[in-house]
Amino acid sequence: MDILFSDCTVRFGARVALHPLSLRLEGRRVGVIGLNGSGKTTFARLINGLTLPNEGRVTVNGVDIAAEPERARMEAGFVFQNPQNQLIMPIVSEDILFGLRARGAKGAEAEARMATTLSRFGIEALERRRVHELSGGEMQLAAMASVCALHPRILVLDEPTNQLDLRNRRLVLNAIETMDEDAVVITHDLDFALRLPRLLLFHEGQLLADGAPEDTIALYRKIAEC
Ligand SMILES: Nc1ncnc2c1ncn2[C@@H]1O[C@H](COP(=O)(O)OP(=O)(O)OP(=O)(O)O)[C@@H](O)[C@H]1O
Repeated sequence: MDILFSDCTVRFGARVALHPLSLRLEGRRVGVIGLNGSGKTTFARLINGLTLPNEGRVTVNGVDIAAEPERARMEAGFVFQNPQNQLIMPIVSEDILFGLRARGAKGAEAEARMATTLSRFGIEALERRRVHELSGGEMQLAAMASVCALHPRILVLDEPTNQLDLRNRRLVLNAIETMDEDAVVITHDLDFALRLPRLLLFHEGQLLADGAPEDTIALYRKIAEC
């Protein structure tokens, strides 16, 4: 990935959610931690233009998110914190095909891409299942598959193991660790964060640490105890 934030500020009314940020993200995996409300989701949403900066510029693999939002979304797919907000069709296969058709894939090609993606995530059995009947882990995997079927080069995941039990957590983390796409992962799961090569810490809308996970987590623990 090559994601460049140049002097980006995000405000919601008078509230500054992200103070001026200049940062380059490269490599395969980057993690993001911080207290609730520290700006993690705001930061992540900038990566595929779900949120636009009030000032500054974001480019994703060279694509400016404000100037070319459609292309930016093809570079980076976003998996929401709550997969129920993401899976909009009633059946898993319909949701995946809906996204594929919106991107111009037709008939057998769309079906083949769906089958490959379901198999990649080991969830072929979910193809005809009703979304609202899925378990939390199944829903998370279906949401990831739905985004990955569109072949983004980067996946942005917002707390993908939130509310999952140990077994589903392992399934989802295994999928994240083995997938070909680059990933930016927001997480409160410090055991997982420790396994990432680079970890960012946000606090009150500011990037406070950016480096080895051991160092970032040590600072996070200090902040959390204050
Ligand atoms: N659409 C919005 N309108 C107004 N304020 C917002 C909006 N989105 C976020 N905020 C505010 O911006 C700040 C950062 O929120 P953000 O969702 O980025 O935090 P977060 O670190 O992802 O939190 P959490 O861990 O709870 O998901 C918070 O104070 C939040 O209330």
